[in-house]
Amino acid sequence: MQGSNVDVGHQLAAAATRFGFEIDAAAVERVRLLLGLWHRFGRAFNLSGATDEAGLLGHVLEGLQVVGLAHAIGWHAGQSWIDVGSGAGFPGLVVAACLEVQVTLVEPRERRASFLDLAINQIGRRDCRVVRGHIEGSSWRPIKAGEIVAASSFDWASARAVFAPEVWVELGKRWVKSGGVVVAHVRAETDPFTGEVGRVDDARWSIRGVRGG
Ligand SMILES: C[S@@+](CC[C@H](N)C(=O)[O-])C[C@H]1O[C@@H](n2cnc3c(N)ncnc32)[C@H](O)[C@@H]1O
Repeated sequence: MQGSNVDVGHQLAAAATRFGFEIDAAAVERVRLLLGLWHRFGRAFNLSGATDEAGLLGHVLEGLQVVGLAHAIGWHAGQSWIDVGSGAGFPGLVVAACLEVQVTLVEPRERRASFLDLAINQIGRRDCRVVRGHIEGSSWRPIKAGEIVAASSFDWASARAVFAPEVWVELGKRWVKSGGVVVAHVRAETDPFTGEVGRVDDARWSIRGVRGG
């Protein structure tokens, strides 16, 4: 992983260009750090099937599509973003690496949540946070008492591979403020959602932005 860092930098830059934005050097450095962490700790933290370089890079590039969508629709520093069911950090950690938005990563499984804490610290994004619990409809069910996640309070909401996309789009609307954007990962041939305001396509995945009430 370390030996291919230069090449990874080029791949990230090329993908970002394809998805309509320019990735800055700090973001590239953060993603490189994350790749090292996923590679090193993937198995120990039971993160996901992909711990090989190509598999991880595929997840990262899908995360960059999400970042591209945020650029296309319009984001600004300090906005709030919830990533539900972050798992190993897709797309939440990639968003935290690339955008100066305050990301809340929601993950009920302790080992995965511990990894997310470690990763957020390592990339120097202490303004982001990891919460342990479940999102159910517009309810938040914490595992540790005292952690609060409020519905209708986020500018952006993402969830990859947690709910069926059409379920997530409706559920996500409950978590964004009026005018906030729900991000959905679907196949390219999927019809537009009602309220869709942007999309970023790649060969496999189409990332859609749907405006909440
Ligand atoms: C298939 S994994 C996907 C992880 C990551 N988003 C990705 O794409 O690699 C689903 C994750 O969502 C979490 N999860 C499942 N149901 C959830 C819920 N109701 N609220 C929050 N997280 C949930 C699981 O613990 C798991 O880590």
